[in-house]
Amino acid sequence: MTSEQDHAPTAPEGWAEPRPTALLVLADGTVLEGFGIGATGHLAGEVCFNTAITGYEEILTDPSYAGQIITFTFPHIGNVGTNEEDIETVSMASASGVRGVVLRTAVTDPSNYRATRHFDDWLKARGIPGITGIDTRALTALIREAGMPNAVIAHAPDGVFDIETLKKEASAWPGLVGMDLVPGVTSIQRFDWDETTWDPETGYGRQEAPQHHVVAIDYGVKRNILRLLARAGCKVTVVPATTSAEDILALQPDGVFLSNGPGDPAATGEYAVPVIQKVIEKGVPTFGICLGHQMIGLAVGGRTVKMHQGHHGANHPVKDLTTGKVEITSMNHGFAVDRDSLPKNAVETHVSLFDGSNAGIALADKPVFSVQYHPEASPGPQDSHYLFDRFVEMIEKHKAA
Ligand SMILES: NC(=O)CC[C@H](N)C(=O)O
Repeated sequence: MTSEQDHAPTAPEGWAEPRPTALLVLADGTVLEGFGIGATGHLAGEVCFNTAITGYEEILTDPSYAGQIITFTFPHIGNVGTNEEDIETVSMASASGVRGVVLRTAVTDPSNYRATRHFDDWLKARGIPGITGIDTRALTALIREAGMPNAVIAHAPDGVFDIETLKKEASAWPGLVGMDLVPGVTSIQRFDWDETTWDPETGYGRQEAPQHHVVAIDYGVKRNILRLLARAGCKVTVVPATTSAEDILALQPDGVFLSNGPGDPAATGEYAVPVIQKVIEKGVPTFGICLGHQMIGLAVGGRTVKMHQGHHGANHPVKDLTTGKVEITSMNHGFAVDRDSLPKNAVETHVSLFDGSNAGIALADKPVFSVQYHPEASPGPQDSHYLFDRFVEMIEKHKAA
């Protein structure tokens, strides 16, 4: 581990005061100055804010964030370092989806028994540039007012920037609408998820031989989803996003799972929807999370829309309309299913209590359901783990019939 000194914002030689070594340049020309951490160079993306106060390592390795620069509203990020376990990416292809990280305070040396690496080194290794010293409250207020801006994040240790070029790049970046980012994060080949180690404390791992075979279509799947499917008693085969319906059905799945993932669902839907329609048509029990939820919405003929500020955090209340219960959920999405576009057989099952947007649907005539939020959490509360059991119950019912 390197010393605090190596990671502190320092003035380049010959300068009396610390000068900016990183910039966040918004598409409207606004330039925010700060101190660089992580990888050097610059990347363009959409800036969103995440309100979670824990779990930065899981957030930054969630492939759904491809194409996005994350500003954390919680000021102290990185102070417990990083480890090899809290990583949500499954395939190497998705190792660095996120485009940048924006923070309030400087990153301190890690203070945690699990830490194996300084956050700054970890960001460098993953190719993620970062900026500290930003007034993230002001930036969040701006996003709340104006929506999620496109931007370029730039880190140059010598403090030399070509600001006009960065401004041009920020305004020229086309934005997430219409972008299919799944090819950059999906696994390149089929594999079986093997979760054999049972941890009685967390309940993760597989205790008994799996009872059901689930094929998970990987649009950028998070590791904890696969772990929870395994815990619920499923053998999981993960398949690339472009796998055909014929190849999926040839695996004789008891259930099909549609994963989370980055980018505009409508763009990914162009090739994913026909596959999903065939799976639904066959009557295979199907469960979707986040992008997977949006895919089901599109597959039944609904529409997805871009949100103003999106939902990114770990304290979002959702009401399960089937039970009347409220659960506190983890969320990460910038698009949403337009409930008014859904056909009659798609019944709304969950709704966000923050803004009333759709948070879940189930089909009345097929064993299919999905949620917009993240029942696997990672990070976040575990209120919604029951949905994995609901999926398995659906599979069992279907098998029995
Ligand atoms: N976490 C996800 O699956 C995100 C889905 C989609 N990319 C969105 O932003 O809405």
